[in-house]
Amino acid sequence: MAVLLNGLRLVSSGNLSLHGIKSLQYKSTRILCQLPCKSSYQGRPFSNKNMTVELDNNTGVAVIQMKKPPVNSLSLEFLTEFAINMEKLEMDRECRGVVLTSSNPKIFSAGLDINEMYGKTPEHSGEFWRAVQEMWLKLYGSNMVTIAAINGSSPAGGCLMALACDYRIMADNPKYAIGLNETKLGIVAPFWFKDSMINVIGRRATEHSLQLGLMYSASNALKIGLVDQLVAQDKIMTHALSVMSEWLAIPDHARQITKSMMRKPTLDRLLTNRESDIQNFVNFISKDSIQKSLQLYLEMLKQRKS
Ligand SMILES: CCCCCCCCCC/C=C\CC(=O)SCCNC(=O)CCNC(=O)[C@H](O)C(C)(C)COP(=O)(O)OP(=O)(O)OC[C@H]1O[C@@H](n2cnc3c(N)ncnc32)[C@H](O)[C@@H]1OP(=O)(O)O
Repeated sequence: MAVLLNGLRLVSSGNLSLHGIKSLQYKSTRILCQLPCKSSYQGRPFSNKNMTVELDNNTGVAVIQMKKPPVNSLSLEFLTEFAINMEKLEMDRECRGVVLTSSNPKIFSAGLDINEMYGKTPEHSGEFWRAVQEMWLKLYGSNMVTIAAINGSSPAGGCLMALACDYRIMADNPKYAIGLNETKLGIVAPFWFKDSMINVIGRRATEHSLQLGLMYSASNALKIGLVDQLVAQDKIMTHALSVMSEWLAIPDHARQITKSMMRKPTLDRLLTNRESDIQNFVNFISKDSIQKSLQLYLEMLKQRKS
């Protein structure tokens, strides 16, 4: 529910924090800031080991720029930091939208850090998988508008992050690829990866894509609807911010309730099966045959370089 008070718009975000944390929070946003603001930019950067987060008080838009060398692989540490930052932004009354991007001009994210899945104890694997779940729950279940500015390649877990956003803009470069390529590594995308993709590109295209572990060039990703728009690399952030302002022109409460209506069943499915999903992951990843596949894949990645 939104009410006007002294030039401030108080927007109830209700209980749309969709993953178990029932938050009734009020976000105050100067109405003028739905339009381009003339006042000076007041960025507030915080937390910066694996990413920088900068919130523009004038627009209510935060930019999360992933910056974990060399390829933004999603390690346990990265995922934990990401979830904390999302939580902080979610609770910040001034933040209404997030643009997710990368400081690496060629790679959005290389997906899950394979080293976290290879040669680890079951306890570590379980902790890691819970962090992967948490990243997705925070992003897919966010009340904020989320836009992925995909300024480089984005396989597997990187593609999942983009799929969890509300809108995807990819740099128009034939060298960049995006997709859920898990089967190529001999592993299986879990049901909530699959659901995320179905919700974006539909069932038939997802089945084709997942079985073959397809990676799509930027133009093919646009054709199948895996991304919404292609934009020149140097325009991607400006464009993402301009799309964001269109989304933020919609009253928060109406957009958030609509988002919840669309996403809640998918979120609930993981929330209901969270522990068994972790157990499945640990059992699967501990198999000798899967460890062998991951070992070969890691070696292949290293050899590719030399
Ligand atoms: C019954 C059902 C039960 C359910 C069971 C669940 C099973 C698990 C499901 C797991 C789900 C998701 C999995 C993933 O996300 S796995 C990760 C998939 N990612 C990839 O395949 C990407 C691999 N990387 C690349 O293709 C390329 O590296 C790149 C990203 C395109 C970048 O290319 P580049 O030429 O710029 O850089 P490159 O020289 O290749 O790499 C630089 C160094 O980075 C290392 N590296 C790359 N990717 C990863 C990664 N994902 N994890 C860890 N390390 C990575 C690479 O080895 C190089 O290292 P070094 O410099 O040689 O030491």
